[in-house]
Amino acid sequence: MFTHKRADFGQDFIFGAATASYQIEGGQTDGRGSSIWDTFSATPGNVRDGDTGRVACDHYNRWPEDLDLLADGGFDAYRFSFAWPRLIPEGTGAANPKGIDFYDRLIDGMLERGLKPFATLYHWDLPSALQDRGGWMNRDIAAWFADYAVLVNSRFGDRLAATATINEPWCVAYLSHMLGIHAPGYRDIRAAARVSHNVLLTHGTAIAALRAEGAKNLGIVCNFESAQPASDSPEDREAGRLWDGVFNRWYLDGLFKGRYPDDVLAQFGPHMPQAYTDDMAVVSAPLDWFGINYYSRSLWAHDPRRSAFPLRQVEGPLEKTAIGWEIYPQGLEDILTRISDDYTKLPLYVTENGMAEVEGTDDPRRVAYYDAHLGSVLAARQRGADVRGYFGWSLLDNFEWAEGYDKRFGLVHVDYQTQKRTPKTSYRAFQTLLTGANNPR
Ligand SMILES: OC[C@H]1NNC[C@@H](O)[C@@H]1O
Repeated sequence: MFTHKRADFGQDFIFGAATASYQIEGGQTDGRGSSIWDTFSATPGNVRDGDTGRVACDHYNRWPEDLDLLADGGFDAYRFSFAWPRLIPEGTGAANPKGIDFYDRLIDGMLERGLKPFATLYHWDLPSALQDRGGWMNRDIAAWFADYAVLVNSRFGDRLAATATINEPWCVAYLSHMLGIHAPGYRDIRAAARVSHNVLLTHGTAIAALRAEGAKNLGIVCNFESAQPASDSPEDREAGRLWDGVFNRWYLDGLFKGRYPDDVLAQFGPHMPQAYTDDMAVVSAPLDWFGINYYSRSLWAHDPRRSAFPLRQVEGPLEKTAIGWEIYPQGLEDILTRISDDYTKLPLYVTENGMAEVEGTDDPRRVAYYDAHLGSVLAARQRGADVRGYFGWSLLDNFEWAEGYDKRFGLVHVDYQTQKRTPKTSYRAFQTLLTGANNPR
């Protein structure tokens, strides 16, 4: 079990578990529109084993059981995401009554179980109809998303404990438009530059629209890596710093300083949208809280073969999880204190942290992984970071994007043939931490 006690975090600290719509819902029915992940995963070669989110964890039908798992585990909150195409099938225009009904019942189910609903408006399942109109490369997405955000707020806002606009803008932009690993699968520096700005413009535009509606407890969730040089050479040190700019500082500087870092702008060069600087006041709209997703560190070396972003990742020597990410808890303490010291004194939430295993392992290291990272949260709080909560990723084994169902992050095992849920050792560790008992269901 964990070495920490619930009291170590203070009585107001929130513990939760997190999921995302496309990764768990399935339920491609009842008026749900197509998303870019439906088309991306249907395209051979994009997802391991040809897996798709067509069924996933069947959460669309099994959500009461999943909420019971959260309540029985003693969690205070549930971080979930709305599926834009389930609520507005074409992305703009008419809402889907059955989609609204689903989230009405889901949110009421949380409240009935004493679970605080921590909502994310966008966790990557863009309506395909909007991709047809240019998707994130079209600056109009800011208005499309703001209208969607206002709809969500009008129907559910009074019951939400917190609302994040977007999950992991780096993944929406760079991973999906520069590296092509996620939907829509572009490998285009010009697309990446424009989406790297449009995703934050969209966030800020939605914040303004939600503020006009009187919405409260608004934030955004960004993912961070401890970006380090692969060697002490000046070139590698510069490579580590540049990746820190690409992954971390682009979003921190944009959101909290109203400007993008010069070293990354220099790499994007002429590909940035015209007059983007006019948008920076919107991009850096004041927030009520900030979400940090953290998993690992990465090592970088100079790569002179590349004309832009001249760097390449180097495999590190530390113990790794099943998805190949080094176990580096210090990085969580470092990023939390860096954000608190250099960027914002807003309330911070660790909105995702966890480790992957493969089928059949119930990886004994997972309890130690969580224990060490919870220790980093305590250390960051000791150093002055106002960390208010921690969400384990994920409640359930689920569709891990390009890795399909092969990589399992769940506190609860899912047998995808039977949809049977089985709490893992790490679930029991949280249950003991949060309830003081180990209550086998
Ligand atoms: O890779 C693990 C997780 N990382 N953050 C976003 C989630 O959707 C992923 O499953």
